[in-house]
Amino acid sequence: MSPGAKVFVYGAKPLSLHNGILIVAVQDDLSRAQLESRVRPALEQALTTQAGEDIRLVVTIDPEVVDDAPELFSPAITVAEEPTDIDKSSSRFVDRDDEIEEDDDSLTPSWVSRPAASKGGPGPSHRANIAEARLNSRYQFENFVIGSSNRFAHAAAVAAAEAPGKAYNPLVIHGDSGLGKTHLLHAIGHYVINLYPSSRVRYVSSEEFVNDVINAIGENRTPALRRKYREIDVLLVDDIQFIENKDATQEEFFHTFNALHNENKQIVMTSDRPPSELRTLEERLRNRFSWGLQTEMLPPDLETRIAILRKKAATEKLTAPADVLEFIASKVQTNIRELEGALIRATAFANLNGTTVDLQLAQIVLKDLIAEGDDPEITAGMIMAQTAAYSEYTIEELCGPSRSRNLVLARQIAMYLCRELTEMSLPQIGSEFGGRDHTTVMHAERKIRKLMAEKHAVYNQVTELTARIRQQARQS
Ligand SMILES: Nc1ncnc2c1ncn2[C@@H]1O[C@H](COP(=O)(O)OP(=O)(O)OP(=O)(O)O)[C@@H](O)[C@H]1O
Repeated sequence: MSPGAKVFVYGAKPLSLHNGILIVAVQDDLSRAQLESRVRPALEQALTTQAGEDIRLVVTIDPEVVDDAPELFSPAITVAEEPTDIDKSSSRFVDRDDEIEEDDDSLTPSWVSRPAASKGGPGPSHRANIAEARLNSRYQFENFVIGSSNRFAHAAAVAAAEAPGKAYNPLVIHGDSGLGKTHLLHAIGHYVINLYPSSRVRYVSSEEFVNDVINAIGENRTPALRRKYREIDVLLVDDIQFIENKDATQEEFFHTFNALHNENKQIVMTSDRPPSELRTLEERLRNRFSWGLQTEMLPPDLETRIAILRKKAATEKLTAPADVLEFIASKVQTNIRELEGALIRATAFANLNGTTVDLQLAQIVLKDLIAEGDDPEITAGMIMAQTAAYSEYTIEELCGPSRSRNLVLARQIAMYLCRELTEMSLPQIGSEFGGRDHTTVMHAERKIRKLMAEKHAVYNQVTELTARIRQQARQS
């Protein structure tokens, strides 16, 4: 390496080495350009030789990096671990044995661990922090399967969590629906709280942010709103594309962004598109989003899909042989949520029938669930219309306030199907069903998933409805 090149190495600070990606911060654009063009090949080769595995260098800018010491290769490099009213008894949705309450205590999502409710494990302040941050405990780095489609996004997420406000700020993770963006966002939050227990982390969906802004403006509470979003260390914003066309929200978000960024607080956002394609987003926001790093998540390859199913089966204690996992992975190619849904249906069916899943059973069960590639899009409207026709409730009732037990079951099945068959987010589904909270949709999803494995009637209703919805979609 030339002496000139060494100057740039000395100005660099390693942030993390994870999965073959070494993330290094430099002070400015010039240093980054030099490091990337002049030093990268030699450095990558030297590191690869030393580490015995392929090491790729990623350079990020951090104006705070102290340009005084040859810190590269110092022990500061951290290696992350792999990381009731009218009851229509004529309804098909009769579920006498099961108490279904839409807003009972179980509505509080299980992942919002309340300090008093948890036993063992991390201390109360840690749990309180996770609840405060609104993090889903199922979404951690440990249960995120890494493949070529998400390797870089995962490494960037780990780096942002290890050095909040320093590695990439903001970090934007974009990609199609169901590819794991939300999972990574929550995983960042968990990891930050583990590493820095006193840090204030907050996960928010863009819809929630929009509602918060609208309510705050309507109720003259903007100062309180500002405090809420600015007194945090790591802000995780999901599905940022929803603030497109929302002027007041963009204005508020712009100021929140600036306030946090100025104080080196970490901002991580997800989007279904790269920010440059968020056409109606104000230029000044698009510009800021490009300050840090944008990383794309792609559909996983077959091997990764099989590994995801294996992990899912293990964590959810679902038993399915390898050929079934391979069959499902070969059929469901683009959306990981659909992939998981197929496994849940096959194992639920086997469970109900007191048998184990085999390939033949999986093929039969999944015939109607799996789209034929060129299937037309399924909408919430179709799901509601079919559910209404099948259940003998009206769409107004499905979206209305009544909580009669069978109506609640019908509503929950419709919500479950929206989650499984459409790309709508939890808040979007909640809003379609009469402006319900996203936690209600989350609860419905969990509830139906459980009931399908326990009750023939529910399994059959969901299966029959799915077939009808798919048929309507094909005809329209
Ligand atoms: N690499 C992965 N390893 C394990 N599970 C994964 C992986 N990627 C996605 N999943 C799982 O797939 C499901 C869908 O992922 P997630 O909700 O994060 O997608 P998304 O990209 O945020 O979608 P949307 O844009 O619709 O919100 C989740 O249950 C998540 O845990």
